[in-house]
Amino acid sequence: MSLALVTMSHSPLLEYADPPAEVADAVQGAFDTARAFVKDYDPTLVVSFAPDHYNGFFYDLMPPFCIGYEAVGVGDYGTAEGPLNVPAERAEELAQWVAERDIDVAISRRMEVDHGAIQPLEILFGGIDAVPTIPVFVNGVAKPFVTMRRVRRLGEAIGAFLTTFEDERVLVLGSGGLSHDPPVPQWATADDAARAMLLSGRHPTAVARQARQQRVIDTAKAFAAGTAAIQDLNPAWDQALMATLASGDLSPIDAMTPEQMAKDAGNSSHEVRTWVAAFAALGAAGPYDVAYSFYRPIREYIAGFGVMAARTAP
Ligand SMILES: O=C(O)/C=C/c1cccc(O)c1O
Ligand SMILES: [Fe+2]
Repeated sequence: MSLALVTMSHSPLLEYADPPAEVADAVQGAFDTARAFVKDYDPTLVVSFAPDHYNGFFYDLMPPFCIGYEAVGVGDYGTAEGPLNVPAERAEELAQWVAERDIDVAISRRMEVDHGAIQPLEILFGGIDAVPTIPVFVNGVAKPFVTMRRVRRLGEAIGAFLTTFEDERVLVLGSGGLSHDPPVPQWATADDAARAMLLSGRHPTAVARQARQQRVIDTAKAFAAGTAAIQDLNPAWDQALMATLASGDLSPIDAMTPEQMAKDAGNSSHEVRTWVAAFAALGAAGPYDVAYSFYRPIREYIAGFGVMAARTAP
């Protein structure tokens, strides 16, 4: 049973920033290529590994991983609001399979997902309910972080489950990364108001959401102008990681530590956990070929911006 994969950076700033036309066009070209890859594969099921940015998961209960049996988009940054098309029985079977392989995952019967999960579905499929999708939350912003080996093992376990389907064409998605350090608050440095949001800031008022988003939009403008107090992108780190993922041997990733990742590639570099899980899932079906790889460091989007597409080798 073969699998296919698309991993892509997301950025809410795609809709709110104005990079040079050549850069915006290159990104749109990468999306076009990924869309054509997906159209050609024609998936019947998507398993989407995505982080959250304190829109669905908060410090009142923060799991490292969570499989959604149902899911609803919260509509941040103008992304689609409302239910995803989640095949609940398949999701339940997946959670059982993973639990039996010694990986502890939370489950949610009403997972709330943000731009991290929604943006790739909108870009690749034009909507959030076009193809049955099992959402898998992978914590990429909130300390403490599990080891990268654990993330790889989650991906391998999920991939092994997917290879048992004779009747599906499964696409695994990974959303997030690469190097980037957007102004998502950190518990250790947050003031009381920010801590209240990090603890249980579900369903903010429109005014509160707007203020939070405007801060990120303003930071992106300043970052592009060279005046933002956030960590710079790290193209060498990004491209080295993409080369490892493309190689088919993910073992070097086990040595990556959260501390070094944040130091080298910013506090949101932990979002690459979704890419690692997705590639590990793909690898469970055997050797794979990378069909497409795109990378640009784009300050206007606060993102080392990558897109990869791959498929089990024939
Ligand atoms: O505002 C947020 O919660 C996150 C913003 C952001 C900005 C740039 C790249 C990303 O991956 C983000 O999630
Ligand atoms: Fe993100």
